Amino acid sequence: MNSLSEKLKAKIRDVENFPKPGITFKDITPVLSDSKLCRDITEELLSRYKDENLDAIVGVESRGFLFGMLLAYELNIPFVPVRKSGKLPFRTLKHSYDLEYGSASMEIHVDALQNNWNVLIHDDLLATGGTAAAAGALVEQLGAKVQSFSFLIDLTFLNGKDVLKNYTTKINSLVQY
Ligand SMILES: O=P(O)(O)OC[C@H]1O[C@H](OP(=O)(O)OP(=O)(O)O)[C@H](O)[C@@H]1O
Ligand SMILES: Nc1ncnc2[nH]cnc12
Repeated sequence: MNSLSEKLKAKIRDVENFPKPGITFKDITPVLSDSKLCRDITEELLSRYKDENLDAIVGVESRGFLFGMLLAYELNIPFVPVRKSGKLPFRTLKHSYDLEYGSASMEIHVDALQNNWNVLIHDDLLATGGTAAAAGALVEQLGAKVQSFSFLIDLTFLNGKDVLKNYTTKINSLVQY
């Protein structure tokens, strides 16, 4: 039987030159179409984090919402979205950052986290780390603590983990390239 990492790698599709020339996009939509694999991923995340006394899962728009929400549901704790600027309707904090292919700003609702909460930040993919670091900055600005980062995919050649070490050393991914 293949390991979860091997099963995931078998489903993740490389799309060349998307969204810009020179970028090899890791497309997880074939993973999402495999319901058994989605269950296996959720169970793996649950076994990793069930004893970590997390208070909330922060999921990063948009692909971080998918397994972030499933994990929050399984742990029976709040799910908090970090979204691209202009999407969240209530009062927000904002943080700007650079992407592998552009730049962006992320926001969080000002009342989304309580002081001193231990938070896990989840996204589908770690590239340069700018997006996850922006989420980390927003979590800390609300007085909460980034206990862990969790990704499905780490593009290790972009060294995103180095950027995140300012927040926590607990940085996990299910597959690495
Ligand atoms: O580590 P970084 O270099 O910051 O890049 C990683 C981010 O880029 C992708 O999101 P994207 O901005 O493409 O948005 P989407 O999930 O809404 O498609 C990915 O889902 C991460 O959020
Ligand atoms: N190569 C990539 N594939 C998918 N999402 C990404 N986000 C940043 N870089 C990416």
